[in-house]
Amino acid sequence: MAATVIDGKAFAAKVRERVKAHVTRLVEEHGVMPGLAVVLVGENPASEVYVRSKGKATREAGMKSVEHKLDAATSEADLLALIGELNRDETIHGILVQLPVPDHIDADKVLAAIDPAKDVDGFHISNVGLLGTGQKAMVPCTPLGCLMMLREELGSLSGMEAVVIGRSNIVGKPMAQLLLKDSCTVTIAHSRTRDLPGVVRRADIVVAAVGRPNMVTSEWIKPGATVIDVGINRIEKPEGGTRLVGDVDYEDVAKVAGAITPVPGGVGPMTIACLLANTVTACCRKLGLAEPEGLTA
Ligand SMILES: NC(=O)C1=CN([C@@H]2O[C@H](COP(=O)(O)OP(=O)(O)OC[C@H]3O[C@@H](n4cnc5c(N)ncnc54)[C@H](OP(=O)(O)O)[C@@H]3O)[C@@H](O)[C@H]2O)C=CC1
Ligand SMILES: Nc1nc(=O)c2c([nH]1)NC[C@@H]1CN(c3ccc(C(=O)N[C@@H](CCC(=O)O)C(=O)O)cc3)C=[N+]21
Repeated sequence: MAATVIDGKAFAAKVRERVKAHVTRLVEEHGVMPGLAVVLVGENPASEVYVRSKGKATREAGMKSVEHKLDAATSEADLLALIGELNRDETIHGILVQLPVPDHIDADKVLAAIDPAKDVDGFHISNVGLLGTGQKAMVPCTPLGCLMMLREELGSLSGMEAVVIGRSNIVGKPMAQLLLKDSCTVTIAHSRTRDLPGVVRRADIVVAAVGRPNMVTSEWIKPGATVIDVGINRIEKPEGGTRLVGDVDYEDVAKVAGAITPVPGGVGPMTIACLLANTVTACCRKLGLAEPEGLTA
């Protein structure tokens, strides 16, 4: 039996419709338009593509979008000053500093400077701590998007064996926290994991967030497992040019998995939809309104 394809692009469109409906309500009933500021330091062609698509999606949802493109040589002090301004700006509800930042800037210091209430990436240590202790937090967009797709596909995740490959602060660790919160039995694997294929074979849910093209193959997958591919890798095509592939060998794994997300068209579009969702959530929390339905974990 071939795997069900989890259509992240279509699901993201639904989430964005929900976002738009909440935005309309905020504007009409409260006179407030949610605003998102994205800060990009230096020239990185891939990042510029993401920043552009984030801005477009933000405007399409009826929200205010502000983009700050800073020179690669911008000092840490100038970046911190800009973040201070955005923290104080009443029209801005969400702030995202595109990572990575150039080497002369301390990313931890920058993330710590963002008002936790406006931290729509969920990277501020206070949001990390709130999530880790099961309290109301801003949840990182990529893991949140993965969780939404898993719940949609599987219903309750309670009792399931989940293996997350990758332990980064932006994907692997928060993903594991969310799965734990949904009562999965969670394993986090990484570059030092012994017998990675054997560990992954236990999983009902596999989330691959490594950055290695086509690493996960069908022999690693328990038949029927749900596979979420976070990886975004650009590789050379034999005939020239490049294409995007995930961390999962899609054609191969689709033969044994129960369900699988494609790359592109899987986790990526959900990440952007969740960024918009988090901006609306931040706006609702600031106004003291109820949590926006269908947008939070
Ligand atoms: N779709 C989306 O919206 C997003 C996609 N991404 C993509 O997801 C991928 C992961 O991103 P990110 O978490 O930032 O990456 P990092 O490089 O920060 O982390 C990668 C993780 O993979 C682990 N790893 C590396 N090699 C192996 C290996 N051979 N076996 C097992 N584990 C390994 C590393 O282990 P160790 O800690 O031991 O070094 C590390 O924990 C990338 O392709 C990135 O482009 C990222 C963010 C959003
Ligand atoms: N502070 C911060 N927050 C982030 O969330 C963040 C970041 N920095 N730095 C870089 C990574 C990467 N990331 C992606 C978002 C969308 C797609 C996406 O929409 N991808 C499309 C394909 C896009 C294409 O064709 O290039 C897809 O998978 O279908 C991919 C990757 C967010 N990141």
